[in-house]
Amino acid sequence: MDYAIEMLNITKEFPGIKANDHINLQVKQGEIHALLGENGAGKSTLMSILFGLYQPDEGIIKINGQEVKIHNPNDANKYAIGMVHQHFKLVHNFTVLENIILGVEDAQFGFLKTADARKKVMELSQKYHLNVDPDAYIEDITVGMQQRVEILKMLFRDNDILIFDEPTAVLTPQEIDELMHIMKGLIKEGKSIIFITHKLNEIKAVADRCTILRKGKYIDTVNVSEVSKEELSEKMVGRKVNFNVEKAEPQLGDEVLRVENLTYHPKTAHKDLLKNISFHVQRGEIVCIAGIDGNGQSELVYALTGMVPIQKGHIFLKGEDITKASIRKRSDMGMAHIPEDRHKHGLVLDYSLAENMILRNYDKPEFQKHGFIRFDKMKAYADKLIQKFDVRSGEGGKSIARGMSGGNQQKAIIAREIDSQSDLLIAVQPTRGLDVGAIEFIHSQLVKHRDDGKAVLLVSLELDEVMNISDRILVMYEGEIVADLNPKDIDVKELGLYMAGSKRGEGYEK
Ligand SMILES: Nc1ncnc2c1ncn2[C@@H]1O[C@H](COP(=O)(O)OP(=O)(O)OP(=O)(O)O)[C@@H](O)[C@H]1O
Repeated sequence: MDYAIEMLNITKEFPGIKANDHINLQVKQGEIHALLGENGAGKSTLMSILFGLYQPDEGIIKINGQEVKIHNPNDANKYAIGMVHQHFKLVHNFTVLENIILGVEDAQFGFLKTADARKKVMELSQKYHLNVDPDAYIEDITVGMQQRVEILKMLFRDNDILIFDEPTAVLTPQEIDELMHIMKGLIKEGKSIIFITHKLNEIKAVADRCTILRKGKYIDTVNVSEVSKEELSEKMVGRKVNFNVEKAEPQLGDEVLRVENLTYHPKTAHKDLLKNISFHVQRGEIVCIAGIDGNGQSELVYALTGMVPIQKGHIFLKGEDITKASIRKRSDMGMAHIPEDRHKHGLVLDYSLAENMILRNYDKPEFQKHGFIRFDKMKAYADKLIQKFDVRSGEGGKSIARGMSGGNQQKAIIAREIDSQSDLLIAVQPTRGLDVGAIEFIHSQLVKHRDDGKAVLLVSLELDEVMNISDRILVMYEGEIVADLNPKDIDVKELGLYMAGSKRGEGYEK
């Protein structure tokens, strides 16, 4: 039979690593084909080759049985291949419509024909139930909506082969359900989808077949309905993965973080984004902030870590008032932070991995003498963390952060922050974009941090993670904490009710 896409024997080498080593991928027309593999297994590289961003060293690509050469994304577009990238490619101060027609306006519509483009966009939006507002600015719409704009961009260009590179990593559970629905609608119309995800539930929910890669090599292609999640993860990681987090009862110690009546109202907002928030975290516990995205979790973390000034209230770290302290002071006093946006706040992308590993403490005598970095110490420290946290990249500490796979960038930040042995670790979505093996490891590290007598404040949108790993759950709704719960007393359904604002807990700190 003819496949919509065939990538045969694809090989691509980067300095120090064979990212793709004779890989085969065959996608049938009208199927959702999942691409599964550990962080750094070579999935994004393979897709970048299909999309014309990289040229393979070896191997061929066939479309509907015909061999083709794809030199750049314009070529890919010519062959009706579109891609939604892991990190979206949108112009933030342009409208939705402007973003969709960017790059095709001259060829097809020209300046005066925007009305035609608008009509086509609205028709597509309706047909696939995308519900976008063409005149909204990208900076004003949610991440989920931005992704729909990316999907519309592909549909607008009449693409038939749609690549989704980890599309759910940045979405809320509800948005994920909606995306799955949209994807099923797309294949009904005859499109073919390549779907990269680390979430096995999603593969089971929508994919027809799945190709598995490990360390740059092709492992297998399976019919999804014939394999279990456990079998999939074993093929991917090469060993059995334990999905349950094992942890003993918490041994509570002194209070590390105390927040009193915190209120935050940025100049640009019409209302308080944080309203009178009070809570505390003690040594020996993992406290999780749960909530639907956009209910003030990000703002709370910005306030705690010193990234925004607050109007009212106090923050105490180990008893000392740090409300007005600088970020550096907070860090030096024992606050670690795994940020939500790894590119913006977690890494300097053009620095090497080793330089990124010492961002917290390059100014300390351990790594600096008379104002000069002690490169030997930096290298030794980075090597230690790379090994301990299994951070994979072509050239070890010398690799530039920008060239590393998304999951390995995340592991690098986690390594740096956990290894700082800070009294308070604020971890925002720490396992976003990680494979199941890495998630298992990171969860065990967070529990170890707690068992070492540190305090952990975890912010997560993943309900399984919240239920599995936390000792206490604070639910945020519209900028307030509406409940303080013990995960043993509730189930996911009840937690969902608190998160949706239809229930309030008694006895939480006011
Ligand atoms: N431009 C580049 N320069 C150097 N090395 C690169 C480049 N792009 C990818 N690599 C390396 O190739 C390997 C495969 O990376 P790739 O991004 O394809 O993995 P992935 O399977 O998509 O991982 P993840 O799940 O973490 O996104 C990694 O070790 C990465 O460091």
